[in-house]
Amino acid sequence: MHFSIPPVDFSLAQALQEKIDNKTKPVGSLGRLEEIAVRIGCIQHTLSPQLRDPHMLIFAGDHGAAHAGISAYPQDVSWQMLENYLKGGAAANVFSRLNGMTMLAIDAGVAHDFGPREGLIDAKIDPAGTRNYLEEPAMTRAQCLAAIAKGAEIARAVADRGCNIMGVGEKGIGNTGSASLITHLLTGASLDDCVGRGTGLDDTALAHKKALMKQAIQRAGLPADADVTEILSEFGGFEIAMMTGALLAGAERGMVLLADGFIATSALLAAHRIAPAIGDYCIFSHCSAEAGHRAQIRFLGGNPLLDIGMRLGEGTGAMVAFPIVRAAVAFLNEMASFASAGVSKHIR
Ligand SMILES: O=C(O)c1ccc[n+]([C@@H]2O[C@H](COP(=O)([O-])O)[C@@H](O)[C@H]2O)c1
Ligand SMILES: Cc1cc2nc[nH]c2cc1C
Repeated sequence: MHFSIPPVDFSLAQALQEKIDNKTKPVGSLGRLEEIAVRIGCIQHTLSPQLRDPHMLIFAGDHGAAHAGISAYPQDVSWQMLENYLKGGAAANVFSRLNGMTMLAIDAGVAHDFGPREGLIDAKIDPAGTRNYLEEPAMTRAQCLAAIAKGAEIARAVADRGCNIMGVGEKGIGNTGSASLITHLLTGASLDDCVGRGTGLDDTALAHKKALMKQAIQRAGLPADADVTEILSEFGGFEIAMMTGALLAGAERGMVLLADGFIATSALLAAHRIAPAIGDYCIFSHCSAEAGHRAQIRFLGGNPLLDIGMRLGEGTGAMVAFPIVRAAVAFLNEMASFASAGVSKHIR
């Protein structure tokens, strides 16, 4: 596993800000749109960046631990929701259609036989989903590496089509548990702060989930310096490992990356541990209502665009924030300057 991700060269930032300050508007008045425009200009190393063929990659996987009562919903919802995607009826379908993003649905290891299906990418690492990390590692190291490689392969294929802005999202009953364990180990935040209500656990069920997560950490007994593949193998979902590979390959290809919710950001944490420069390529779309997302974003030094109580997953936060990103690039390219419009620049 090797990814070569150079830090973004921010040497154009000043020239981009000068271009922005010459637009027909008071200095600074487009707020964070200006910051996004500068970042994207630097990622693409141009004063006139373009967003081409935006993609959302939605990875789905099942979790052996789901049967232990860590989710408000039964595991079957994972495959049933994939069927819903294939019919175009999920929130992710609606928002990706609305905003002109291509959505790919990828089966990373859902415990269901879909057969060959148009519109579904079969990338199953294990047809039964992961093992129960309360009792044994969720996957083997070989499976973890295969999942990372598969996610990277899919993102590279998307880049080859000309896409230069991509988000990853997910679907998998129980996957907030995995994301909590990964977040705890990669950020050092307390387990208590990383475990949340997911799909909507009540107080009693949340207390039970926290006890189980503690048990999982004790069972694995990872050393303090455990590497990221060990952590993902112990606790990961296949969809989390695949998102990790997709994000790494996306940054390697110089894509703008849209970070989504709690589970997708756990994959970003893993990618960041492998290649810290990936953070330069990211735009943090939203802060999920899931406990622990804020700590993840703080650890990564992000500043989410939206904080509107969403906690659905499926890439929906990134999809809802995408028009803001598009607006940033559009104003940079299309707004008149003071000189071209003949508007007085200086305050009297
Ligand atoms: O993206 C988020 O921040 C988010 C927060 C809570 C839940 N989810 C979604 O809900 C599922 C996981 O929740 P749970 O309770 O089953 O662990 C999974 O399919 C995620 O897409 C997603
Ligand atoms: C219905 C449903 C849809 C979802 N989408 C992502 N996670 C989900 C969880 C549930 C329960």
